[in-house]
Amino acid sequence: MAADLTVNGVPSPLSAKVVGSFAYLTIRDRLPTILTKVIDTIHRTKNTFFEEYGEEGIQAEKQTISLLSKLRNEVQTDKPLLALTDDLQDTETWNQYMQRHQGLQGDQGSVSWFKSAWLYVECYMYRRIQEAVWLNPPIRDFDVFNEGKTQSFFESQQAVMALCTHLEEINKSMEQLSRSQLLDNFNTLLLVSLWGNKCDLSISAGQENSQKTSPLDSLSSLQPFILVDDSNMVWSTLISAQRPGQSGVRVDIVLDNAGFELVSDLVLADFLVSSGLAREIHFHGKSFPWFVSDVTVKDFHWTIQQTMAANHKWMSKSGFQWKSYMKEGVWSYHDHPFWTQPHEFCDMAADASDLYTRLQGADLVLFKGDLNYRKLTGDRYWDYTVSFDTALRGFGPAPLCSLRTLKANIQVGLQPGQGEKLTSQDPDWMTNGKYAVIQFHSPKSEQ
Ligand SMILES: O=P(O)(O)OC[C@H]1O[C@](O)(CO)[C@@H](O)[C@@H]1O
Ligand SMILES: [Mn+2]
Repeated sequence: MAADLTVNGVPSPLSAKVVGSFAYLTIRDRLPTILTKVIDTIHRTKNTFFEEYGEEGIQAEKQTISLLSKLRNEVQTDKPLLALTDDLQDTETWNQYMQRHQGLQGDQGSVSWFKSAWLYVECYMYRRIQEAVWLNPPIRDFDVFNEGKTQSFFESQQAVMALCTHLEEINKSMEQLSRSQLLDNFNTLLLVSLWGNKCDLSISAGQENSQKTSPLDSLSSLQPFILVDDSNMVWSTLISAQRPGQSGVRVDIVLDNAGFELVSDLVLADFLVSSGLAREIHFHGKSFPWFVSDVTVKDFHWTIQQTMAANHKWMSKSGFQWKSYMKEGVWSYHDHPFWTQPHEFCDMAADASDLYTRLQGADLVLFKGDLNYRKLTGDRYWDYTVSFDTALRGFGPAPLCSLRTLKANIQVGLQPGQGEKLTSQDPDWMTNGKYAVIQFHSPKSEQ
């Protein structure tokens, strides 16, 4: 992939200024579609707002829709990005970030939708949705994406049941498993969590996109679509981090989407604990509705609750187990404003040092999904063969692994010729969600 500009060896960020690029099509088509759906959702909830808040609820609905329609117009006409006007804890950070980008753009005009970094402006859109809702207190806590997320969970019921049944079978025979059987089970559940990332609602602009069949049946046929597979390094990291006399290590999972993907992450986390490989799991989620389907604290607890309430023996057993892991503190949920900011992760140590320090306490950090991959690599025009380590630009609080299906045109760490071959076979390979990577980095391997 050709970088249009490289400064000190670092290519420029992807941007919608490249007409016809995926970033361009996202800003031109997908973001306005997402905004239209949000407006429609708020409109359809009007009666509920009225029942709960009376006339004030109706006013809030009107005001929010008017702010969002204005936002859609700003996107479509490539207006300059505006400073945020609310009083949330991250408002100042966002406004400073805008100044920073303005500085980087120099005399090339204002920071705007089609001219600036795609990662930045796309994140900014979700923060503006949050602003629009927040500025209207009666409906402040309304999650404009909730409907889609719950629907996607219910549509994947068969797959969830199959997965929980599989988990029960493993847990039943856990004591008798040999090391290699343990490894096989680990690999299977890692793959389910990887492919669970196909089920996001942002790439489809909110169209349903759930897991309908058993996720376990398709794993071997999906194997050729894994472009980089570092799963053996993930396993050896887990094994070598074990300490005598201590049961297991700490694994952090930086979550992505609610629905089937979240269940696949919870099942992996359950296995890590019940096998004794991990003693503690820290989940990291978003503090407000983000990229259509990302997990918020409400989604997290709701999913556990729904799993418990299921009319299926092994599904509900799993739900109860997860609830007790949470209660005992074996599992914990954390959010941090940094996850809903536009920064590339190489900025984390400087811009969110508390979060960086927290991640340093993990023995392994799993980053789920495409957006996390974009942030890990800075969403830049790297050549395909640049190493993952190089693209991380010093980010490495702990050994880490990205589990990602490809939905944005950024990819590093490929073999020479691999990217070109894929382009000739399947021109949309970077964005059609058919391919995946398991990419590992350890800060130790750099010393
Ligand atoms: O849920 P995921 O895997 O992060 O995917 C979301 C992706 O979809 C997109 O919206 C596609 O443009 C990306 O911005 C984002 O990277
Ligand atoms: Mn997502």
